[in-house]
Amino acid sequence: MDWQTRSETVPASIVPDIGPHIHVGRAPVTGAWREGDPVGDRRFVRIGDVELDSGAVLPNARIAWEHWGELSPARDNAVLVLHALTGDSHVVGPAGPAHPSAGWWPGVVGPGLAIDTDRWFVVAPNVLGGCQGSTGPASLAPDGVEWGPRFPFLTIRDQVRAQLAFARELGIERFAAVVGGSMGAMHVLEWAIMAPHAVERIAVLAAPAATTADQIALNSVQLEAVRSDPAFRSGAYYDAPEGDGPTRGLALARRMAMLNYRTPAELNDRFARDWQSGLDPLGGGGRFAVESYLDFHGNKFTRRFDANSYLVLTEAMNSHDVGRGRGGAASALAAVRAKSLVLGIDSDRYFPLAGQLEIAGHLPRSVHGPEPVVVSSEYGHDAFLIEELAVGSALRGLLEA
Ligand SMILES: CC(=O)SCCNC(=O)CCNC(=O)[C@H](O)C(C)(C)COP(=O)(O)OP(=O)(O)OC[C@H]1O[C@@H](n2cnc3c(N)ncnc32)[C@H](O)[C@@H]1OP(=O)(O)O
Ligand SMILES: N[C@@H](CCO)C(=O)O
Repeated sequence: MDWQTRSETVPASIVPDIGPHIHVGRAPVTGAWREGDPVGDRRFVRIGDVELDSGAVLPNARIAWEHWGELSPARDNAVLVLHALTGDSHVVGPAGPAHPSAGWWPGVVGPGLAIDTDRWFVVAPNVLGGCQGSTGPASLAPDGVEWGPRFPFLTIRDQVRAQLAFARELGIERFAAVVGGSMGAMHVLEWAIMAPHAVERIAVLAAPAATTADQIALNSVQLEAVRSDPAFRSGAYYDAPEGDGPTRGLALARRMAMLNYRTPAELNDRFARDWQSGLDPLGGGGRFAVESYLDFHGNKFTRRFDANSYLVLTEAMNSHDVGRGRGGAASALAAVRAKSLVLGIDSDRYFPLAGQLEIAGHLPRSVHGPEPVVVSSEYGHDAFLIEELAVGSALRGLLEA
Protein backbone atom coordinates (compact mmCIF):
# COMPACT_ATOMS: atom_id res chain seq x y z
CA MET A 1 0.00 0.00 0.00
CA ASP A 2 1.10 3.56 -0.67
CA TRP A 3 1.38 4.57 2.94
CA GLN A 4 3.72 1.71 3.58
CA THR A 5 6.02 2.28 0.65
CA ARG A 6 6.01 6.08 0.88
CA SER A 7 6.91 6.39 4.54
CA GLU A 8 10.25 5.75 6.14
CA THR A 9 10.52 3.36 9.03
CA VAL A 10 13.37 4.58 11.17
CA PRO A 11 14.99 2.45 13.84
CA ALA A 12 13.62 3.56 17.19
CA SER A 13 16.93 4.85 18.46
CA ILE A 14 17.71 6.94 15.36
CA VAL A 15 15.78 10.10 14.64
CA PRO A 16 17.86 11.62 11.86
CA ASP A 17 16.96 15.30 11.73
CA ILE A 18 16.62 15.91 15.44
CA GLY A 19 19.60 17.73 16.82
CA PRO A 20 22.07 15.79 18.91
CA HIS A 21 21.62 17.88 22.06
CA ILE A 22 17.85 17.68 22.50
CA HIS A 23 16.96 17.76 26.19
CA VAL A 24 14.16 15.23 26.07
CA GLY A 25 13.56 11.56 26.41
CA ARG A 26 16.64 10.52 28.31
CA ALA A 27 14.76 8.49 30.91
CA PRO A 28 12.32 5.88 29.57
CA VAL A 29 9.32 5.48 31.88
CA THR A 30 7.88 2.05 32.62
CA GLY A 31 4.70 1.67 30.59
CA ALA A 32 1.29 0.31 31.52
CA TRP A 33 1.16 -1.88 28.44
CA ARG A 34 -0.75 -5.15 28.85
CA GLU A 35 -0.08 -8.36 26.97
CA GLY A 36 -2.18 -8.39 23.80
CA ASP A 37 -2.48 -4.61 23.54
CA PRO A 38 -1.69 -3.19 20.09
CA VAL A 39 1.80 -1.80 19.64
CA GLY A 40 2.32 1.09 17.28
CA ASP A 41 5.31 1.26 15.00
CA ARG A 42 6.55 4.83 14.58
CA ARG A 43 7.15 5.95 11.02
CA PHE A 44 8.24 9.21 9.41
CA VAL A 45 6.87 10.98 6.34
CA ARG A 46 8.38 13.91 4.48
CA ILE A 47 5.70 16.45 3.62
CA GLY A 48 7.90 19.02 1.85
CA ASP A 49 7.67 22.76 2.48
CA VAL A 50 4.85 24.08 4.66
CA GLU A 51 3.47 27.53 3.87
CA LEU A 52 2.62 29.33 7.07
CA ASP A 53 -0.02 31.95 7.92
CA SER A 54 2.82 34.39 8.64
CA GLY A 55 4.00 34.19 5.03
CA ALA A 56 7.11 32.25 6.02
CA VAL A 57 7.83 28.76 4.67
CA LEU A 58 9.05 25.89 6.83
CA PRO A 59 11.23 23.82 4.49
CA ASN A 60 11.32 20.06 4.09
CA ALA A 61 9.16 19.21 7.09
CA ARG A 62 8.67 15.76 8.51
CA ILE A 63 5.82 14.16 10.43
CA ALA A 64 6.25 11.23 12.83
CA TRP A 65 3.24 8.96 13.05
CA GLU A 66 1.92 5.62 14.21
CA HIS A 67 -0.96 3.45 13.09
CA TRP A 68 -3.10 0.58 14.31
CA GLY A 69 -5.55 -1.65 12.43
CA GLU A 70 -5.79 -2.22 8.67
CA LEU A 71 -6.70 0.26 5.96
CA SER A 72 -9.66 -1.16 4.03
CA PRO A 73 -9.30 -1.69 0.27
CA ALA A 74 -11.81 1.16 -0.24
CA ARG A 75 -9.74 3.36 2.12
CA ASP A 76 -12.90 4.38 3.93
CA ASN A 77 -12.15 3.32 7.51
CA ALA A 78 -9.37 5.71 8.53
CA VAL A 79 -9.69 7.55 11.86
CA LEU A 80 -7.28 10.38 12.59
CA VAL A 81 -6.44 10.83 16.30
CA LEU A 82 -4.87 14.21 17.18
CA HIS A 83 -3.06 14.64 20.48
CA ALA A 84 -3.17 17.35 23.13
CA LEU A 85 -0.41 19.82 24.02
CA THR A 86 2.15 17.37 25.40
CA GLY A 87 0.92 14.17 23.80
CA ASP A 88 2.43 12.52 20.74
CA SER A 89 1.86 9.81 18.15
CA HIS A 90 2.06 7.10 20.82
CA VAL A 91 -1.65 6.70 21.53
CA VAL A 92 -1.30 3.14 22.85
CA GLY A 93 1.60 0.86 23.65
CA PRO A 94 4.42 0.61 26.15
CA ALA A 95 7.17 3.07 26.85
CA GLY A 96 10.41 2.18 25.13
CA PRO A 97 13.46 3.64 23.44
CA ALA A 98 11.32 5.56 20.94
CA HIS A 99 8.85 6.80 23.55
CA PRO A 100 9.63 8.19 26.99
CA SER A 101 6.04 7.45 28.09
CA ALA A 102 3.44 4.75 27.63
CA GLY A 103 0.53 5.54 25.31
CA TRP A 104 -1.89 8.22 26.47
CA TRP A 105 -5.29 6.68 25.50
CA PRO A 106 -4.95 2.95 26.24
CA GLY A 107 -8.60 2.46 27.25
CA VAL A 108 -10.05 4.18 24.16
CA VAL A 109 -8.10 2.85 21.16
CA GLY A 110 -7.57 -0.87 20.63
CA PRO A 111 -9.33 -4.13 19.70
CA GLY A 112 -12.95 -4.04 20.92
CA LEU A 113 -12.54 -0.56 22.43
CA ALA A 114 -14.44 2.60 21.47
CA ILE A 115 -12.10 3.29 18.56
CA ASP A 116 -11.98 -0.36 17.63
CA THR A 117 -8.78 -1.22 15.78
CA ASP A 118 -10.44 -4.40 14.48
CA ARG A 119 -12.66 -2.10 12.44
CA TRP A 120 -10.88 1.23 12.07
CA PHE A 121 -7.47 2.11 10.67
CA VAL A 122 -6.22 4.52 13.32
CA VAL A 123 -3.58 7.09 12.35
CA ALA A 124 -1.86 9.38 14.89
CA PRO A 125 0.69 12.01 13.81
CA ASN A 126 2.94 14.03 16.13
CA VAL A 127 2.10 17.70 15.63
CA LEU A 128 4.32 20.06 13.60
CA GLY A 129 6.45 22.02 16.09
CA GLY A 130 6.47 19.10 18.55
CA CYS A 131 9.43 17.17 19.90
CA GLN A 132 8.47 13.54 19.42
CA GLY A 133 9.71 12.99 15.88
CA SER A 134 7.98 15.67 13.79
CA THR A 135 9.87 18.76 12.68
CA GLY A 136 10.16 21.21 15.57
CA PRO A 137 12.59 23.66 17.13
CA ALA A 138 15.00 20.87 18.11
CA SER A 139 15.19 19.63 14.50
CA LEU A 140 18.07 20.65 12.31
CA ALA A 141 17.49 23.66 10.06
CA PRO A 142 18.90 23.63 6.50
CA ASP A 143 22.21 25.02 7.86
CA GLY A 144 22.69 21.87 9.94
CA VAL A 145 22.14 23.62 13.28
CA GLU A 146 19.01 23.22 15.43
CA TRP A 147 16.28 25.71 14.63
CA GLY A 148 16.00 26.74 18.29
CA PRO A 149 14.65 30.30 18.57
CA ARG A 150 14.73 30.67 14.77
CA PHE A 151 11.85 28.20 14.44
CA PRO A 152 8.90 30.04 12.87
CA PHE A 153 5.72 31.00 14.70
CA LEU A 154 3.02 28.39 13.99
CA THR A 155 -0.75 28.70 14.15
CA ILE A 156 -3.20 25.85 14.66
CA ARG A 157 -4.09 26.27 10.97
CA ASP A 158 -0.43 25.89 9.93
CA GLN A 159 -0.30 22.62 11.85
CA VAL A 160 -3.47 21.39 10.14
CA ARG A 161 -1.98 22.35 6.76
CA ALA A 162 0.92 20.04 7.64
CA GLN A 163 -1.50 17.29 8.69
CA LEU A 164 -3.35 17.62 5.37
CA ALA A 165 -0.07 17.21 3.50
CA PHE A 166 0.69 14.21 5.69
CA ALA A 167 -2.69 12.63 4.83
CA ARG A 168 -2.01 13.23 1.14
CA GLU A 169 1.32 11.44 1.49
CA LEU A 170 -0.49 8.46 3.05
CA GLY A 171 -2.96 8.46 0.18
CA ILE A 172 -5.97 8.99 2.48
CA GLU A 173 -8.42 11.43 0.90
CA ARG A 174 -11.18 11.19 3.48
CA PHE A 175 -11.27 10.23 7.15
CA ALA A 176 -14.27 8.44 8.64
CA ALA A 177 -13.54 10.51 11.75
CA VAL A 178 -11.08 13.10 13.02
CA VAL A 179 -10.85 12.97 16.80
CA GLY A 180 -8.96 15.05 19.35
CA GLY A 181 -8.96 16.60 22.79
CA SER A 182 -7.81 20.02 23.98
CA MET A 183 -5.22 21.31 21.45
CA GLY A 184 -6.05 18.24 19.33
CA ALA A 185 -9.69 19.37 19.25
CA MET A 186 -8.59 22.79 17.97
CA HIS A 187 -6.99 20.92 15.07
CA VAL A 188 -10.17 18.85 14.62
CA LEU A 189 -12.28 22.01 14.21
CA GLU A 190 -9.85 23.38 11.65
CA TRP A 191 -9.92 20.09 9.71
CA ALA A 192 -13.71 20.35 9.46
CA ILE A 193 -13.49 23.95 8.26
CA MET A 194 -10.37 23.85 6.08
CA ALA A 195 -10.99 20.44 4.47
CA PRO A 196 -14.71 19.64 4.64
CA HIS A 197 -14.37 17.10 1.80
CA ALA A 198 -11.86 15.12 3.88
CA VAL A 199 -13.90 14.62 7.05
CA GLU A 200 -17.03 12.56 7.61
CA ARG A 201 -17.25 12.89 11.42
CA ILE A 202 -15.49 14.98 14.05
CA ALA A 203 -15.08 14.59 17.80
CA VAL A 204 -14.25 17.84 19.62
CA LEU A 205 -13.30 17.10 23.23
CA ALA A 206 -12.69 19.80 25.84
CA ALA A 207 -11.75 22.77 23.67
CA PRO A 208 -13.13 26.24 22.87
CA ALA A 209 -14.01 27.79 19.49
CA ALA A 210 -11.38 30.43 20.22
CA THR A 211 -8.79 30.65 22.98
CA THR A 212 -10.16 33.26 25.40
CA ALA A 213 -8.31 36.08 27.18
CA ASP A 214 -8.43 34.05 30.41
CA GLN A 215 -6.87 31.03 28.68
CA ILE A 216 -4.21 33.13 26.94
CA ALA A 217 -3.38 34.61 30.35
CA LEU A 218 -3.02 31.15 31.91
CA ASN A 219 -0.76 30.15 29.02
CA SER A 220 1.28 33.36 29.03
CA VAL A 221 2.56 32.96 32.60
CA GLN A 222 3.85 29.52 31.60
CA LEU A 223 5.66 30.99 28.61
CA GLU A 224 7.26 33.52 30.93
CA ALA A 225 8.28 30.81 33.40
CA VAL A 226 10.29 29.11 30.63
CA ARG A 227 11.75 32.29 29.17
CA SER A 228 12.85 33.66 32.54
CA ASP A 229 15.00 30.62 33.33
CA PRO A 230 18.61 31.85 32.78
CA ALA A 231 19.40 28.45 31.25
CA PHE A 232 16.86 29.14 28.51
CA ARG A 233 19.42 31.44 26.84
CA SER A 234 16.76 32.96 24.56
CA GLY A 235 16.07 29.47 23.22
CA ALA A 236 19.65 28.70 22.12
CA TYR A 237 20.38 26.05 24.76
CA TYR A 238 20.93 22.91 22.68
CA ASP A 239 24.71 23.13 23.04
CA ALA A 240 24.53 23.41 26.82
CA PRO A 241 26.19 20.56 28.73
CA GLU A 242 23.92 17.62 29.51
CA GLY A 243 21.24 18.60 32.01
CA ASP A 244 21.93 22.33 31.69
CA GLY A 245 18.82 23.20 29.69
CA PRO A 246 15.93 25.30 30.99
CA THR A 247 14.54 22.48 33.10
CA ARG A 248 13.69 24.74 36.03
CA GLY A 249 11.51 27.05 33.95
CA LEU A 250 9.91 24.19 32.04
CA ALA A 251 9.13 22.31 35.24
CA LEU A 252 7.55 25.44 36.72
CA ALA A 253 5.41 25.85 33.60
CA ARG A 254 4.22 22.25 33.94
CA ARG A 255 3.38 22.79 37.62
CA MET A 256 1.25 25.78 36.65
CA ALA A 257 -0.38 23.81 33.85
CA MET A 258 -1.26 20.94 36.20
CA LEU A 259 -3.34 23.40 38.21
CA ASN A 260 -5.33 24.20 35.06
CA TYR A 261 -5.70 20.52 34.19
CA ARG A 262 -6.90 19.27 37.59
CA THR A 263 -9.42 20.60 40.16
CA PRO A 264 -9.55 21.92 43.71
CA ALA A 265 -11.83 18.98 44.63
CA GLU A 266 -9.35 16.38 43.40
CA LEU A 267 -6.31 18.01 45.01
CA ASN A 268 -8.13 18.56 48.31
CA ASP A 269 -9.51 14.98 48.42
CA ARG A 270 -6.27 13.42 47.35
CA PHE A 271 -3.70 15.35 49.35
CA ALA A 272 -5.61 17.24 52.05
CA ARG A 273 -2.96 18.91 54.26
CA ASP A 274 -0.79 15.79 54.32
CA TRP A 275 2.96 16.01 54.76
CA GLN A 276 5.14 14.35 52.17
CA SER A 277 7.58 13.01 54.76
CA GLY A 278 8.07 13.01 58.51
CA LEU A 279 9.34 16.59 58.25
CA ASP A 280 6.91 19.37 59.16
CA PRO A 281 6.19 21.70 56.19
CA LEU A 282 5.56 24.55 58.65
CA GLY A 283 9.15 25.59 59.14
CA GLY A 284 10.53 22.09 59.74
CA GLY A 285 12.08 21.72 56.31
CA GLY A 286 9.35 19.44 54.96
CA ARG A 287 6.85 19.81 52.10
CA PHE A 288 3.14 19.30 51.73
CA ALA A 289 2.25 16.20 49.70
CA VAL A 290 0.63 18.35 47.02
CA GLU A 291 3.88 20.31 46.61
CA SER A 292 5.74 17.07 46.12
CA TYR A 293 3.14 15.95 43.55
CA LEU A 294 3.62 19.13 41.52
CA ASP A 295 7.41 18.86 41.81
CA PHE A 296 7.22 15.29 40.59
CA HIS A 297 5.14 16.21 37.54
CA GLY A 298 7.30 19.24 36.75
CA ASN A 299 10.49 17.20 36.88
CA LYS A 300 9.07 14.23 34.99
CA PHE A 301 7.95 16.55 32.23
CA THR A 302 11.47 17.88 31.63
CA ARG A 303 12.59 14.34 30.81
CA ARG A 304 10.15 14.05 27.92
CA PHE A 305 9.62 17.53 26.47
CA ASP A 306 11.64 20.25 24.78
CA ALA A 307 11.21 23.80 26.16
CA ASN A 308 11.22 25.47 22.72
CA SER A 309 8.51 23.08 21.52
CA TYR A 310 6.49 23.94 24.61
CA LEU A 311 6.61 27.62 23.64
CA VAL A 312 5.80 26.99 19.96
CA LEU A 313 2.82 24.75 20.77
CA THR A 314 1.48 27.00 23.52
CA GLU A 315 1.63 30.02 21.22
CA ALA A 316 -0.14 27.98 18.53
CA MET A 317 -2.93 27.32 21.05
CA ASN A 318 -3.11 31.06 21.70
CA SER A 319 -3.62 31.60 17.95
CA HIS A 320 -6.71 29.39 17.93
CA ASP A 321 -9.82 31.19 16.68
CA VAL A 322 -12.04 29.37 14.20
CA GLY A 323 -13.73 32.67 13.30
CA ARG A 324 -10.57 34.61 12.37
CA GLY A 325 -10.96 35.91 8.80
CA ARG A 326 -14.21 33.93 8.41
CA GLY A 327 -16.78 36.37 9.72
CA GLY A 328 -16.66 35.07 13.30
CA ALA A 329 -16.97 31.73 15.05
CA ALA A 330 -20.72 31.31 14.52
CA SER A 331 -20.50 31.49 10.74
CA ALA A 332 -17.34 29.35 10.58
CA LEU A 333 -18.96 26.62 12.68
CA ALA A 334 -22.29 26.80 10.87
CA ALA A 335 -20.50 25.93 7.61
CA VAL A 336 -19.17 22.60 8.98
CA ARG A 337 -20.68 19.62 7.17
CA ALA A 338 -19.28 16.73 9.25
CA LYS A 339 -21.37 14.84 11.81
CA SER A 340 -20.04 15.99 15.14
CA LEU A 341 -19.61 15.07 18.78
CA VAL A 342 -18.84 17.92 21.16
CA LEU A 343 -17.84 16.88 24.67
CA GLY A 344 -16.96 18.91 27.75
CA ILE A 345 -16.18 18.24 31.40
CA ASP A 346 -18.23 19.86 34.14
CA SER A 347 -15.17 20.57 36.32
CA ASP A 348 -12.86 21.84 33.52
CA ARG A 349 -11.46 25.17 34.72
CA TYR A 350 -9.08 25.54 31.74
CA PHE A 351 -11.47 25.10 28.80
CA PRO A 352 -14.83 25.29 30.60
CA LEU A 353 -18.20 24.12 29.29
CA ALA A 354 -19.07 27.57 27.93
CA GLY A 355 -16.67 26.88 25.04
CA GLN A 356 -18.27 23.56 24.14
CA LEU A 357 -21.77 25.07 24.49
CA GLU A 358 -20.81 27.66 21.89
CA ILE A 359 -19.40 25.04 19.52
CA ALA A 360 -22.32 22.58 19.84
CA GLY A 361 -24.80 25.44 19.50
CA HIS A 362 -23.48 26.30 16.04
CA LEU A 363 -22.43 22.97 14.50
CA PRO A 364 -25.35 21.95 12.27
CA ARG A 365 -24.87 18.17 12.47
CA SER A 366 -24.04 17.63 16.15
CA VAL A 367 -25.20 14.08 16.94
CA HIS A 368 -26.47 15.24 20.34
CA GLY A 369 -28.19 18.37 19.06
CA PRO A 370 -27.22 21.87 20.16
CA GLU A 371 -25.81 20.78 23.56
CA PRO A 372 -22.42 19.17 24.29
CA VAL A 373 -22.12 15.80 25.98
CA VAL A 374 -21.11 16.65 29.55
CA VAL A 375 -18.82 14.29 31.44
CA SER A 376 -19.15 14.68 35.18
CA SER A 377 -15.73 14.19 36.75
CA GLU A 378 -13.61 15.49 39.58
CA TYR A 379 -10.50 15.40 37.35
CA GLY A 380 -11.18 18.62 35.45
CA HIS A 381 -9.67 19.20 32.01
CA ASP A 382 -7.57 15.99 32.13
CA ALA A 383 -10.82 13.98 32.35
CA PHE A 384 -10.83 13.66 28.56
CA LEU A 385 -7.73 11.49 29.05
CA ILE A 386 -8.66 9.85 32.36
CA GLU A 387 -12.43 9.15 32.09
CA GLU A 388 -11.94 6.62 29.31
CA LEU A 389 -15.29 4.84 29.76
CA ALA A 390 -17.42 7.98 29.50
CA VAL A 391 -15.36 9.48 26.68
CA GLY A 392 -15.18 6.11 24.90
CA SER A 393 -18.94 5.65 25.07
CA ALA A 394 -19.53 9.06 23.45
CA LEU A 395 -16.94 8.30 20.75
CA ARG A 396 -18.54 4.93 20.05
CA GLY A 397 -21.86 6.71 19.53
CA LEU A 398 -20.30 9.08 17.01
CA LEU A 399 -18.54 6.33 15.09
CA GLU A 400 -21.81 4.37 14.82
CA ALA A 401 -23.77 7.46 13.72
C1 LIG B 1 1.07 7.91 31.24
C2 LIG B 1 1.89 9.07 30.72
O1 LIG B 1 2.77 9.55 31.36
S1 LIG B 1 1.42 9.73 29.25
C3 LIG B 1 2.75 10.76 28.83
C4 LIG B 1 2.47 11.45 27.62
N1 LIG B 1 1.64 12.51 28.02
C5 LIG B 1 0.63 12.80 27.31
O2 LIG B 1 0.34 12.19 26.35
C6 LIG B 1 -0.14 13.94 27.80
C7 LIG B 1 -1.39 13.48 28.33
N2 LIG B 1 -1.26 12.72 29.58
C8 LIG B 1 -1.30 13.30 30.78
O3 LIG B 1 -1.35 14.51 30.90
C9 LIG B 1 -1.28 12.42 31.98
O4 LIG B 1 -0.49 11.31 31.76
C10 LIG B 1 -2.70 11.92 32.42
C11 LIG B 1 -3.59 13.12 32.64
C12 LIG B 1 -3.31 11.07 31.35
C13 LIG B 1 -2.61 11.07 33.67
O5 LIG B 1 -1.88 11.68 34.61
P1 LIG B 1 -0.97 10.81 35.59
O6 LIG B 1 0.29 11.52 35.75
O7 LIG B 1 -0.85 9.41 35.11
O8 LIG B 1 -1.78 10.73 36.90
P2 LIG B 1 -1.53 11.41 38.29
O9 LIG B 1 -1.77 12.88 38.20
O10 LIG B 1 -2.36 10.66 39.26
O11 LIG B 1 0.02 11.22 38.65
C14 LIG B 1 0.48 9.98 39.02
C15 LIG B 1 1.96 10.10 39.35
O12 LIG B 1 2.12 11.06 40.41
C16 LIG B 1 2.94 10.47 41.42
N3 LIG B 1 2.57 11.05 42.71
C17 LIG B 1 1.36 10.97 43.30
N4 LIG B 1 1.43 11.60 44.49
C18 LIG B 1 2.67 12.09 44.63
C19 LIG B 1 3.34 12.83 45.66
N5 LIG B 1 2.73 13.20 46.79
N6 LIG B 1 4.64 13.16 45.47
C20 LIG B 1 5.29 12.79 44.33
N7 LIG B 1 4.69 12.09 43.33
C21 LIG B 1 3.41 11.75 43.49
C22 LIG B 1 2.63 9.02 41.35
O13 LIG B 1 3.67 8.26 41.93
C23 LIG B 1 2.50 8.76 39.85
O14 LIG B 1 3.79 8.55 39.33
P3 LIG B 1 4.02 7.78 37.91
O15 LIG B 1 3.54 8.71 36.84
O16 LIG B 1 5.49 7.55 37.85
O17 LIG B 1 3.21 6.52 37.99
N1 LIG C 1 -2.56 16.63 30.24
C1 LIG C 1 -2.73 17.10 28.91
C2 LIG C 1 -3.52 18.34 29.00
C3 LIG C 1 -3.44 19.31 27.88
O1 LIG C 1 -4.64 19.29 27.24
C4 LIG C 1 -1.38 17.30 28.25
O2 LIG C 1 -0.39 17.40 28.98
O3 LIG C 1 -1.27 17.30 27.03
